Amino acid sequence: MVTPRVRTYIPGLDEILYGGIPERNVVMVSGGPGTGKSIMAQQFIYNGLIRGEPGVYVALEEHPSSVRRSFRHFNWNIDEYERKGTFAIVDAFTTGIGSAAQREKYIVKDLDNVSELVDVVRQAIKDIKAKRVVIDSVSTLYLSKPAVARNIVMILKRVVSGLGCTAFFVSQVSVGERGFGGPGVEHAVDGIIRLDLDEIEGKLYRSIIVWKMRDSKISMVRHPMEITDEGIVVVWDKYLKVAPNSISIVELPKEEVEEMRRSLSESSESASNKEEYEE
Ligand SMILES: Nc1ncnc2c1ncn2[C@@H]1O[C@H](COP(=O)(O)OP(=O)(O)OP(=O)(O)O)[C@@H](O)[C@H]1O
Repeated sequence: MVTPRVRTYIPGLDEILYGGIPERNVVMVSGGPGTGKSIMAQQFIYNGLIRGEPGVYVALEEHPSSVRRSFRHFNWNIDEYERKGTFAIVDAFTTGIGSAAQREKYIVKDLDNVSELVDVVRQAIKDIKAKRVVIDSVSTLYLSKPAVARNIVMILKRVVSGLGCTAFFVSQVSVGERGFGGPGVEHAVDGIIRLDLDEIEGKLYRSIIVWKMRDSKISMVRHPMEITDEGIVVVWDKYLKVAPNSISIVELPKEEVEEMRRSLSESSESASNKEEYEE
């Protein structure tokens, strides 16, 4: 059976996923500071909006106004979609203090109360009829309580995926950390995309690797990645060879490039199957 896919339309990313993200998958976008996680998540949402797929962005790390500014930085004009009601930001940052209380429609008042967060997110998804969801960052919810991390991720996954959405859960890790956000969490999500910055001889190199993606073939190499004025671009037909003191960018074998290209053109885009299996 062909798995219905949600295309990210992030240049190069659908290729290394052999056609896109399987519908309803919850994908952890993990990486250190400044690796491009939020940009990737915003690009995923915006690329859906302009193609008629409504989206919800849950802001836990930044003020909703900063989130809007970050979208605008790339000329991703979310204002019209907010006005039309196909895009919403869930404010899980201000706790309703200050001007946000008047301006924001979806506010989480008690950030230690996961059920309140889940209720607000569920409401936003239903109102907006969202197909894409971003939680930025999910790790904020359990930084000081790792024992409940898996549980929190499972609860959010059940709601988001159960309501028919495909999601990016942003996970912050420290510089040099090998993992993606903790053992329980890494197994709970359907996919893991890891973004990296490596310093080699005084120069920083961006790269991306897909660690896992349920129901999908994945590229098994680390690809170079760029952040441009138009957002993220994955160099899908090349890979990065990183040794302790050197780095080189190598062409992928022709057959692999061809297979990725073919898989993308043959992949079936997600049908607008909004059957709910949450409640
Ligand atoms: N137009 C641009 N061209 C090139 N690079 C850019 C551009 N705009 C932003 N960047 C780079 O993107 C990086 C920030 O990306 P982003 O905010 O997505 O990181 P992040 O992984 O979410 O980081 P953190 O976890 O620290 O919030 C910055 O280091 C910045 O230099």
